[in-house]
Amino acid sequence: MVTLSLVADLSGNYDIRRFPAVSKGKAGYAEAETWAQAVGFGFHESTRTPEHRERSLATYEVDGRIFTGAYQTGPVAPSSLPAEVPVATFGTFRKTLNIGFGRMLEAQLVTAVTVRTSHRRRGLLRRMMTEDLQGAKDDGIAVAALTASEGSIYGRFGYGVASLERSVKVDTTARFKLAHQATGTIDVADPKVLLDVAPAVFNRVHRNTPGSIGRQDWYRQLASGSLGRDGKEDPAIKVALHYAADGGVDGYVSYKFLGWETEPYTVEVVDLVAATDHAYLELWEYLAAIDLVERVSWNEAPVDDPLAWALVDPRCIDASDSRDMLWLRLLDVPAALAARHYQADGKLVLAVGDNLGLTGGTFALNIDGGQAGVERVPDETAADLELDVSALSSIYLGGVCPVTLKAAGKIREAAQGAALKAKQMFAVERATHCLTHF
Ligand SMILES: CC(=O)SCCNC(=O)CCNC(=O)[C@H](O)C(C)(C)COP(=O)(O)OP(=O)(O)OC[C@H]1O[C@@H](n2cnc3c(N)ncnc32)[C@H](O)[C@@H]1OP(=O)(O)O
Repeated sequence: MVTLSLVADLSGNYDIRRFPAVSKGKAGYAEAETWAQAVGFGFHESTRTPEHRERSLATYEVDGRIFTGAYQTGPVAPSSLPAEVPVATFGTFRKTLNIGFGRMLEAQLVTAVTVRTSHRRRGLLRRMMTEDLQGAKDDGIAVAALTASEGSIYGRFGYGVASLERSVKVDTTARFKLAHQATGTIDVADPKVLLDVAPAVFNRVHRNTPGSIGRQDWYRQLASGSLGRDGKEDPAIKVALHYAADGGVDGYVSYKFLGWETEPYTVEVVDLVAATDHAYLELWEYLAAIDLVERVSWNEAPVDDPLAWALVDPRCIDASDSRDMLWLRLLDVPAALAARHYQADGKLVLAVGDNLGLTGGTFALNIDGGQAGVERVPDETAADLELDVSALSSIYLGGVCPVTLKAAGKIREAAQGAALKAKQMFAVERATHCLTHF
């Protein structure tokens, strides 16, 4: 790590600029392209080719992304990158978040956060984040979300882990047997059909799955092999579709064989999206049936996975790596609480801390017939639970247990049993899982 004395000290002043992502041929393309290059640098990517930049920016435009960049206003170090290259980047776009029982809330999605090494630890991330969260709140957005490169950065801004995922390696030799009676059928398709089919199937999953975030345009391109992570077509992609009994497609898997050098011979799942429980298990049966392959790996598998329970031998799944996935940040506690449906009636008074001053306070949550009434009450009111907004954000989607957060010291239980009551109230109809990385 470099110390501050070794980095250019010409850059104490920055101009923060925001502009929309645009595709080639539109005004502002050069600025957007330079911004995207800076993001690549921040994540240690090789310099993207002009074609890769063009294709990425076309998908970002579809998403309606807003790019924020920090630009040096003072003198730039001689022969260093010019002032039009941002020293810091911060991207946002808006998609719906499934908050349980099919209810949707628009979310501010934060992505592409980078600060050039020579300008780090001068408060640029803090400045961009606090300004952006305030702006989103002013627009009436009640939650922000991100997926994090490191676990230690975002808690200080009020984000809490709200969903988990894990990497699995599944033994698909003769040992793989499911206690499941197939109801649909599967067939192989030209990967390009996913350009149309994938969004329709995903939207069904999105409506059914607490914690799901609407997908950016790139996903259908990735799943169909049209635009791989390296910016090129991916000819290795294969696709199978699942058909329900009525003949409609209700699931798909996009995958690739990792080559004869990888032993045991392995297929890697690129995207597995199933709108029904049957489709999910039957797509796994298909993957396990691929000849000459002994292992299927998937890096975005749910932690609470029906596959493990459907397998005659659950030890076919080797899953050592469970990790945080979606980080959530409530921006407007009363609006977010009122938007949810609740499984158990009751009353909880929550004293919520927020060191960014966006939405702290004491709130009385009254659930009657599953519907919430939320009222801000004086701070002196006796609270049942005292917690930071990051902890409330963690339990909001029902994917993290308040009793566990109490045990960890993240929630203080002033009224005995209140954490268990919160667990029952915030419960959702099925396991929280987010299939969208952004
Ligand atoms: C949503 C996403 O895009 S995730 C991707 C995040 N980006 C990366 O990991 C790329 C590589 N890293 C970077 O570009 C930078 O180091 C960043 C963006 C993580 C931090 O940017 P900086 O401008 O240096 O952060 P800034 O100076 O504003 O620091 C803000 C606070 O975060 C802390 N912080 C910054 N980076 C880290 C880190 N990697 N780990 C722990 N704490 C950190 C600082 O100590 C500071 O704490 P404080 O204000 O509570 O005292």
